[in-house]
Order: sequence, then structure tokens, then C-alpha cells
Amino acid sequence: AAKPKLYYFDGRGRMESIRWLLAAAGVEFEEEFLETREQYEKLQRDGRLLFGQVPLVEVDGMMLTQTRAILSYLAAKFNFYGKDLKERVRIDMYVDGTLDLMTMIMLAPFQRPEKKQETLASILQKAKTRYFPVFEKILKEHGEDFLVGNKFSWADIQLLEAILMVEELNASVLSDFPLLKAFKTRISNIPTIKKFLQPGSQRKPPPDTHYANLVSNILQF
Ligand SMILES: CCCCC[C@H]1O[C@@H](O)C[C@@H]1SC[C@H](NC(=O)CC[C@H](N)C(=O)O)C(=O)NCC(=O)O
Repeated sequence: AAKPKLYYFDGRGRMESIRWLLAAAGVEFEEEFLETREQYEKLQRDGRLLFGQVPLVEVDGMMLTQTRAILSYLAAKFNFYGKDLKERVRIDMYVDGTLDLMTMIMLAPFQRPEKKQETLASILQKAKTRYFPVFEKILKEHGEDFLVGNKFSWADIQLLEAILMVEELNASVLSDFPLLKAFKTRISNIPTIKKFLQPGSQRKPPPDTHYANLVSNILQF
């Protein structure tokens, strides 16, 4: 079968969680990086962006947009979505929590410079008081290796991605979360994820001013 093809900027943004999920499943994918406004407008003109927005993923003969829809489709396809409805809704809750946290981080580079410090402080505060305590408690209460059904799932992938992103902002953020520290080591050592974390993979670096300017220019906001 043809490899999935991802259309997005050469950076993390909303596409990075999709890259993580494909990598965790050991599925190779192609990427087309939007470098110019023209490329973006061509996708729109060709009617490939349902609401005029990226991420766009071409997979299984479909042109999928809406990040959450794409992630849910791929999680189900790769059997990362629990064994039944009750496990799936827990995975959805945990995933939505990590996506909320990661969206704050994703939007930070687009903040006005004078707001950067305040935004960073707010992200770290939310991570340490709202999100990480919840996942520490889940791991403590269930005493299992994974967040749901003691089986590796989409929720584990998203949590690892979120942990690494917050650690990029503050390396000692897990000092009060010993179970999350062990979780990070455990999940990072899953072979497909270990490979994705090595240099040379399709994982994107943290967003910088160049990325923020590129996106602002292409989207003209
Ligand atoms: C201040 C805004 C900063 C974020 C802008 C983009 O840079 C990325 O890092 C995040 C977004 S992605 C690009 C943006 N896409 C979305 O907002 C998609 C939202 C959708 N619900 C999804 O989840 O896929 C885009 O195409 N906008 C064009 C425009 O709406 O006309």
C-alpha cells in the first residue's frame, strides 16, 4: 500500500502528534513541506483542504484533515485505541488533556515577545499542577506499565510527546513525578519510539522564530 503522505509546514505544530503515532506504529510516511503561500493556496484551489486548513494527510485513498479525526483514525487502524468503548473513552480523555497542554506550547512561538515569559510560566504551572499530577495518580492507582488496559495505546504516545515537550521548557519538571519519570524511560525504549527519538528521524525540532515567521507568512496572519 502507498505510504501515508503528510502536508504541513516543516515544523511540529498540529502535525507532530500524527508523526508520533505513525512512527510508534512503525509506519513509514512521506511529507510535503509547505514553504510558500502558493503551495498552500494550490491545496485549497485543488479542494484538498475541507475547511481550508492543514494538517492534511493522504492515507488509504482518503484526503483527511482535522487533526483529531486523523489521529483517531490512525489510532483505531493501528489498534492503539483500547479493547472496548470504556477503554477508548479513557484514551480520548487523556489524549484531549495532553493535546490541550501541547496546544499551549504550540501557540507560544506566536505570542508577542513581551508575553513569552508569562506564557512559559503558565505552561509550566499547568503542566505541574493540572496535567502531570493526573497522570502520576493514574500510574500510581493502576500500578501498570501503561495508562489504559495495561496495553500500549495512543494515550501513552501522546503523554510521552507532551512530557518531552515540557522538559524542553524546563528540564527538571518531572522532579516531583517519579512514576512519570519511569513511564518516560519505559515508553521511550519501545523500539519504534526509540528509533523516532534518534537523530535523523522525521521528528521535528522545537519551533523557533524562523518557523513562526514562515507559518505567519504562509497563513498571512
Ligand atoms: C496564532 C495561530 C498559530 C498557529 C497557526 C498554525 O501554525 C501551527 O503551528 C498551528 C496552526 S496549523 C495551521 C492552521 N490549521 C488549523 O488551525 C487546523 C485546526 C483544525 N481544527 C485541526 O485540528 O486540524 C491553518 O491551516 N490555518 C489556516 C486558516 O485557518 O485559514
